[in-house]
Amino acid sequence: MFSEEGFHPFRAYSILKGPGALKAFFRSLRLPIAGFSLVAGGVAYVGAQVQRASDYTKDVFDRSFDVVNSAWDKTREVVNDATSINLPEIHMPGWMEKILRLDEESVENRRQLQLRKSQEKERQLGEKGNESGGSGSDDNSEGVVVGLAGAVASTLATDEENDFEKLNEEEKQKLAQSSKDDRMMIFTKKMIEIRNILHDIQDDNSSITLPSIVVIGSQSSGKSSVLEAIVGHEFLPKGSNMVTRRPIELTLVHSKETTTPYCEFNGVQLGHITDFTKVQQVLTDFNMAVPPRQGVDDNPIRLTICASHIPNLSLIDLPGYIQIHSSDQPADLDDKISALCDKYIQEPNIILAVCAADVDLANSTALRASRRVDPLGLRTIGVITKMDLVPPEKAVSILRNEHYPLHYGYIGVISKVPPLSLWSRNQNLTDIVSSRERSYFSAHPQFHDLPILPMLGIQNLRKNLIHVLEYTMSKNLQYTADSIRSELDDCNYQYKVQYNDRLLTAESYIAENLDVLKAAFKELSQKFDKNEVRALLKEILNEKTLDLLAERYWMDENILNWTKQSKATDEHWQYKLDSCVSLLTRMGLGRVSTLQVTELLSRRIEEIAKQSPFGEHPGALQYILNATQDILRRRYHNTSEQVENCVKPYKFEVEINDEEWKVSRSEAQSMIQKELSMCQNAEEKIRKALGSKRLSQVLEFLNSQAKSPEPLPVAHSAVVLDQGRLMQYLQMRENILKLRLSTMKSKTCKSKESKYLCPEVFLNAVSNKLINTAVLFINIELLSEFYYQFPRELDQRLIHSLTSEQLTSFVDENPRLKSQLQLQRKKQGLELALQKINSLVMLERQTDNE
Ligand SMILES: Nc1nc2c(ncn2[C@@H]2O[C@H](COP(=O)(O)OP(=O)(O)OP(=O)(O)O)[C@@H](O)[C@H]2O)c(=O)[nH]1
Repeated sequence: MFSEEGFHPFRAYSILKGPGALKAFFRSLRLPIAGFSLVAGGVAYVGAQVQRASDYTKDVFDRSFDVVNSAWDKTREVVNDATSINLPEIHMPGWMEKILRLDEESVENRRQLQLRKSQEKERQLGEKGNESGGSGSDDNSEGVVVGLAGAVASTLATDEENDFEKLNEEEKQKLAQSSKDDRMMIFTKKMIEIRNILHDIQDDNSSITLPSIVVIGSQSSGKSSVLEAIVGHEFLPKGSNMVTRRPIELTLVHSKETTTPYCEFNGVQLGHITDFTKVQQVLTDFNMAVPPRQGVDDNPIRLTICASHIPNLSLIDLPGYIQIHSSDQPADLDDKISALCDKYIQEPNIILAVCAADVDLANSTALRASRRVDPLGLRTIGVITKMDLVPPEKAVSILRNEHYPLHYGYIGVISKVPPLSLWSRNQNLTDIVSSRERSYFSAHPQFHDLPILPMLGIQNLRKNLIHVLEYTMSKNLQYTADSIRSELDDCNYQYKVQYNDRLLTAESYIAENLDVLKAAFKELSQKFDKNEVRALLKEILNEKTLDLLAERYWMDENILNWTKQSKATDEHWQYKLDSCVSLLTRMGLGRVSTLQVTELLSRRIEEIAKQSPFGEHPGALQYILNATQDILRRRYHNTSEQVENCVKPYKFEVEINDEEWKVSRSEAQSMIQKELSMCQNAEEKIRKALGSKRLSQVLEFLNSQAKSPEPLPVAHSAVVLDQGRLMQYLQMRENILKLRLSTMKSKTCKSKESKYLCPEVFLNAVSNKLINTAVLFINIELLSEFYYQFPRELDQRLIHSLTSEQLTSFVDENPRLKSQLQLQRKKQGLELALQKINSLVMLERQTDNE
């Protein structure tokens, strides 16, 4: 289907050249004047037909004019050579215009036109049957015109049946061509899809490359202008300060349904951008982010443009070869750019070597680079820009280049984007550039030579690129399919060995881990119940009670003789206890207890989350902790207020029954016993640190110092003396605690009536009342709610609400998971690419068999 011989990039020209038999006719008959009469007759006939012709026949009429013009030229040549008659140079007005316009029609338009014609033809055939119908039918103008052109070449054979047969044959050829064009378009689109799939999954080990067109050229040679003229929009970075610093991999997608063209930066979450000025800005920002001292960066920017007016193409714009260095550029910038271009111009890529017409081709860096990797010029297309800047004769001679012959030849363009004052951004730049090219080329007869025509203009370049890319892709089809298959085999093997073919997705991985976390959370909720909260609050209130006792009682000088001398009604001690109760009940238990419980719960959740597989994912861990904090924060005020409101009555009165007194008495003893043990432990530490002997000396010194009216000579260091003073304090505290302990155990503290003599017991009883109330509300308002909401909040945050970037960054946090998912993605991508390319291979085989 895409055999090399079958491909001719300049099809339009071949249509125009069709009646080559004219030459034979005139040469053999040597009847040039008669020949011209026939042609003129033909024109008259065509004119008559055209009057009745519909729109599309006008197109055919234009072509006939071209044939006639060419016949007239030939006639003039022969007559002027052979006779003394000097025939004038007459051309149908604007014939050049017509040829170029004809050449510019998109494949699409032409196909539709041809399809309409063939449908029309079939309808007529049906109507006429075998009748040798008149060629003068209104709807049959094109057939008549083409037939007439043929008739001119074959001594005006007017047999209508022959004309009809011929018409039929041409229609068939056109239809075949049109369906071939269709196939080609789908083929390229599919190949570009495959290329994008592979691009997304390829790593350093991948060796599959699908052909792209790589644009190289010197700085300011016109690369960007050519690309923009092909795309039809101005979107590339502009400026004198080497603005292309990274490769721009451009995928053009032809999409009939797309009414508003849009761009998408692959791998960057910017969505569909319809404003090409914004695209230009983003590209400029990306490029300028490469510091001048670095020069260029190999990391490509990938941009896809989707529109109904663009062909399916895959193009790569590269930094231009340096002409003039600026002071802030690295000394090895030339080498860096060369290396970057060399990396891209390798097989199977097609090289678009852009050279300005006003620079000698012998000095073209682009051609030199392409010759290094493609010495026979088999995959290089030469583009000569700035054709308007050299005299037309010189421009034409550059296109006919014989010094650097290229298989696909050279195409000359005038791709300069006109100033915005002459057009609007809504217009198609390709049309504007082509129209300016047309005016220029038609104004200079040097370009009117028929073989030169297909070598001119951005439209011809565009068509050639489409065909060359299609051809190159199809040539590499089987090889590409084999490479994909082989890479998939490797990938499958690796996946089996490393992951036992177990399929995983980031979502399923999160869901599995969430189950593990939820199980641990359930266990925690069973453990972290009212008892745990009670124990926590007991500890807090014991601390508070001990502080109050120390501050209000144990520092009191009367403490040692207190219970012996005092009565239960002694006002001094009554006031002390009442103030302690007041401080305890007004300590802000709602806030303190809720805060302590929420902090402890957060710590426990953090522990279980860290022990779960989420421990390897700092990001996910943070989501879990945030979920915890958010729920607790939402519950905090309610809980704290409820607790505070419910302990309010204790601020005014605390009633204790006998049983509560009994329990408190025992608990208070334990509390004081614990304090006593701590005190004794601290003494033991000092004793160990100083040694018993030294300690006695220090204590003796401190005692005698306290008694002596004169300061004694200091015999110990300040640290040792501090330790001695601490020891004195602890011993005093020990004595008090022992005394209080024995009082609590004695009859004095047996009943609740002696509460003023046993403040430790009463304060403990008050704490218990406060704790019970707080625990009740903390359990209802905080714990139950938290235990209900937390698993749901996790589902919401980790399963339902993660964006794809969050999922990706989640996966990236775990190197093992990341490499498994990468391999899996590669495997799936290769499977899809193989499936697509296999169907293309089959399609090609079928087409070849037809
Ligand atoms: N007269 C004329 N000027 C052109 C033509 N093509 C491009 N130019 C001008 O040449 C200059 C450079 O063109 P660009 O398209 O920016 O060249 P480039 O190769 O992309 O430049 P760098 O990105 O700097 O390497 C611009 O001022 C263009 O307007 C042309 O066909 N004719």
